[in-house]
Formats: sequence, structure tokens, C-alpha cells
Amino acid sequence: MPESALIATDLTAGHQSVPAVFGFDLTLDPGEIVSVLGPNGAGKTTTLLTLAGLLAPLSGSVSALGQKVNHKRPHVMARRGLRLVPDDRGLFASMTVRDHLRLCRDRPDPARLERVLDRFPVLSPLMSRKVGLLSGGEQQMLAIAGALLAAPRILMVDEMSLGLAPKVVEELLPALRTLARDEGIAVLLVEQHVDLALSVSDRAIVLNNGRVVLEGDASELLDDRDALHAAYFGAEDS
Ligand SMILES: Nc1ncnc2c1ncn2[C@@H]1O[C@H](COP(=O)(O)OP(=O)(O)OP(=O)(O)O)[C@@H](O)[C@H]1O
Repeated sequence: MPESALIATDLTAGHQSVPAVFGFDLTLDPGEIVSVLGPNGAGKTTTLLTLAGLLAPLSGSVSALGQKVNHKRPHVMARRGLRLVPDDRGLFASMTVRDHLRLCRDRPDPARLERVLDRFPVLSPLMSRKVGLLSGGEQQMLAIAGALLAAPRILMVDEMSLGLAPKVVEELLPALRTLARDEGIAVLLVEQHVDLALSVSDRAIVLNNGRVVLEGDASELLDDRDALHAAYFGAEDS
């Protein structure tokens, strides 16, 4: 068995000492895609930021790539291969696309750049354009392309489908599935598009009010509409 890419144990996470996520456990393996789902304010982004080392846990522990995540030095984990695409995309608006992609690479690797751009052909003619002038969808593709260029071992994406045309999402998500499998990247997605996320994931976790209310095999959850509905909106009285 390969070593797990990410392990979170009994995590309590929140902001300014106010907890928003309680008792969260996760084991994420290389090549696996797990989606974190749930209604607005459920605690998905808080969880992701804490797992990525950008927010200190209030209690519990997180280890990634065989090392305890040091929340005071998140760049160390980034260098080891943990990449997060935040929901605001984290781009440099005044740079050109070319310079932005250059910045995303630890080491120049033209072959990898070519492979990544193959997945995002829309970016190729935009290399000289300023990032701030790209459309929302183009910016999202650039953010994901930039994260992939760094050859991540763990990739976390907050709201991947945000601003993307449905057709693009339909192509991008399966491409992510292939990448995860071929390169052994452990992927954690936060997604509002439940069916899309489940269709590409191995497992899913539904948070509501900061607590895990449902988790399991993605294909089984996809078939269990009642359980999903109850996880989002609460069980109806019979
Ligand atoms: N910077 C912050 N300071 C204080 N509270 C915050 C902060 N960010 C989020 N919260 C609170 O933490 C809780 C969880 O928010 P979070 O953003 O993690 O939810 P989410 O599931 O990602 O929501 P959405 O789907 O709407 O983006 C919410 O009650 C939110 O108001």
C-alpha cells in the first residue's frame, strides 16, 4: 500500500479561535479524488485552508506527504508538492499569462508546460495578455494550469467550476481524473456542483454546520438522492 498523501485526525478548524469545523477526519491516498461538499457556510473552505496549512487548526492534527503540516511555514509544504487553488484563484493580475506560468514552475520543464497547455488549449494564444484582462473562466483555467505545472503530489481546488462554462467543466474534470490516476496526484475538491463532483470522485464527504453528516463512495452517493438531500437540508419528518 502506498503511504497516504494526507491524514487529518479529529480536526477542529475555524477563524480567530471561533470553531467552524468539528471532529474532521480524512485519509487521502495518492491517485485518489475526494470531494468535500455541503451547503453555503458548511465549513468547506475552512477545512481546505486548514488542510493546506494556511490556517492553523484549533485542535487535532494534519500531516501531508509524510510530514506534520507546519501552519507557520505553509510554503514548505507547497515546495514539497502540496498545491491549493483558492476560490479567489490567487493570480497576479498585472503579469502576463506567460510570466505567471513561469512563476508557477519550480524548475523549467518545457515538456510539462506543453502537456499542461494541451489540457488548456484556450491559454496558448493568450500568453502575452495580462492576467487581469482574462475572462473569469480563463483565469480559472490559468490557476489550475499553474498548479499542475508545479507537478503537485497533492492538489486542492476550491470551487473548480466557478466561472467556467459547463462544457469546459465537463472536459476539465475527467482530465483531472486522468491526471490523478496517471501521476498519482491526490486531489481534494470543494465543489458546489454535486453531481459533477461525485461523477469524477472516488469518495465524498458532506459537511453541514461544520460537521460531517454523510460520507462514502462517490458512486453510491450519486445514486442515493435521499441521503444527499437529507445531508444538505436535513431529514424530512415522516
Ligand atoms: N475569515 C473569516 N473570519 C471569520 N469567520 C469566517 C471567516 N471565513 C469563514 N468564516 C465563517 O466560517 C464558517 C464556514 O465558512 P466556510 O467559508 O468555510 O464555508 P463554505 O462551506 O466554504 O461556504 P461557501 O460554500 O459559501 O463558500 C461560516 O460560518 C463563515 O461565516
